[in-house]
Amino acid sequence: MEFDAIIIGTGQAGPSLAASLAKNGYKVAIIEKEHLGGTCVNVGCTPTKAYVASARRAFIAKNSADLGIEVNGSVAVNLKVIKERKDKIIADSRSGLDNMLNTNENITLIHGKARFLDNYSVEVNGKTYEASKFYINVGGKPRIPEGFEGVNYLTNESILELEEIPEHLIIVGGGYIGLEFGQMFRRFGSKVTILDRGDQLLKKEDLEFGKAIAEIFKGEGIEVRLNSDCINAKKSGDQIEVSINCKEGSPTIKGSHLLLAAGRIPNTDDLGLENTNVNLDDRGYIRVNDELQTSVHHIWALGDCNGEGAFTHTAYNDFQIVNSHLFEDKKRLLSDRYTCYAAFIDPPLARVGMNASEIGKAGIQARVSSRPMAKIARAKEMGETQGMLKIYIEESTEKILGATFLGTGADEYIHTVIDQMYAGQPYTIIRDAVHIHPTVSELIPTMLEQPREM
Ligand SMILES: Cc1cc2nc3c(=O)[nH]c(=O)nc-3n(C[C@H](O)[C@H](O)[C@H](O)COP(=O)(O)OP(=O)(O)OC[C@H]3O[C@@H](n4cnc5c(N)ncnc54)[C@H](O)[C@@H]3O)c2cc1C
Ligand SMILES: NC(=O)c1ccc[n+]([C@@H]2O[C@H](COP(=O)([O-])OP(=O)(O)OC[C@H]3O[C@@H](n4cnc5c(N)ncnc54)[C@H](O)[C@@H]3O)[C@@H](O)[C@H]2O)c1
Repeated sequence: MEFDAIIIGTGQAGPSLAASLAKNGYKVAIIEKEHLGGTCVNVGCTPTKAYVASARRAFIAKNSADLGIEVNGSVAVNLKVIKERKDKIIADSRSGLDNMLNTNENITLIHGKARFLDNYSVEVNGKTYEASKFYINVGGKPRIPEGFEGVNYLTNESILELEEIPEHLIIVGGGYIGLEFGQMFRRFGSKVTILDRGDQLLKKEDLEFGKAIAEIFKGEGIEVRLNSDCINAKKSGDQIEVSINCKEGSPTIKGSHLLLAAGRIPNTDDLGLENTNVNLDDRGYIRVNDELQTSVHHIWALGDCNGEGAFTHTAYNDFQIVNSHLFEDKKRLLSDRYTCYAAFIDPPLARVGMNASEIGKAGIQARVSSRPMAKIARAKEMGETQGMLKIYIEESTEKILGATFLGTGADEYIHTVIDQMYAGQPYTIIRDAVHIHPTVSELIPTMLEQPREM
């Protein structure tokens, strides 16, 4: 065989795996059809969190009079500069990866789109490459609902190329992407309308969190329309008109720009997998076992394309799982991973493990500890009292089942709970820990003093 291993995609798992395989003497090819670094680096986490930071600065500049800070004169948002800063951060990341992949004598970087010809070969730019092992790390792309093809819609990719702030941004989808872009562009100065067909924002969270976020967004002047199924869109002069199936509100809405944030689908539809024995599920995700091996013993699938996580940290952990079975103690397994993530709205929502509705559905006897941010000294001092913290504890084991935190800094102190869950210890360990004053996390031991019935 020409290569010991071929990796398809340079997202969050591929490059680290290439480096590890190469270090262990494998001859590796890594194939990328677009930009090195994949979604997170180019059109996902990195650019959006850079924009979120600019949006927060704008918001603080405009909204600090209650803390005694007055801005005399207007606060201007320069999207061109914001974009240039983002482009620079991305370029630095890409060039680091380029350097890493191009200077390793055991790694061959191939630019082009890979397609499987059979279980042992792929074709790129008309050339065939063979290997004894394959690692698929192809990620995903935005789902474009039918009915929107005829208009000049934006996705998470094209919206990051804008240099002028949209006058009125309509967003289809109230998930992570819709909310992060919605709040950010509102803070940049756009009028923003978020439409979702469901009855709450962030449908995977408990209703009370969806409701709290809707209130926070409305407070910033964002229009949130729920139970609003967006059917199609058409051009109307220089505007875009979206038709909505809804019981309340107008059945049409016009705006200057339309962002489709209606979910993501895996990049498995044009990978030639029909020429292999790799099994997909009915949504196109590659089926994998606990070690991320597909139905073909020498092909593995990592990251968003296996449907087992949709985050950078889960894609990277997929690399760690595969690497553990290749070169380490073989102890890492997919089933050992707790779901955890944050929506980087302001205040952020952070989540680990189960929430109340999942615990209810599973019939687990549990108790809950909770605290509104308004009762936390540090939040009051900061003038950022929106949100609440909730931790769920299994009655029989006293172990933490999960937590949802909505509040300033929640994306950081959720790790107190995450680490405790991985330690496999009862909640009483955090309850009896001494945390630093004044922090939000100092209230986590206090709130755990008296868990109550759910
Ligand atoms: C707007 C947005 C914001 C996000 N924010 C966060 C966040 O804050 N935190 C977080 O954890 N996650 C976030 N995510 C999710 C995160 O970006 C993804 O989960 C992560 O990038 C998945 O990594 P991956 O390795 O599976 O694939 P990707 O990063 O998508 O990489 C796959 C690569 O494979 C390449 N490829 C695909 N098909 C082929 C082919 N046939 N041949 C060759 N190359 C191919 C692609 O070009 C791409 O470069 C965000 C996503 C979006 C869209
Ligand atoms: N902070 C983060 O970690 C982060 C940030 C952004 C994206 N992501 C990743 O990207 C993925 C996709 O995010 P997303 O927000 O696009 O998807 P999502 O599935 O989270 O939300 C899509 C929303 O669109 C709604 N919707 C779909 N079609 C509709 C229609 N025709 N009319 C009205 N509403 C409609 C759905 O009801 C749903 O609430 C996430 O799963 C996540 O993994 C992560």
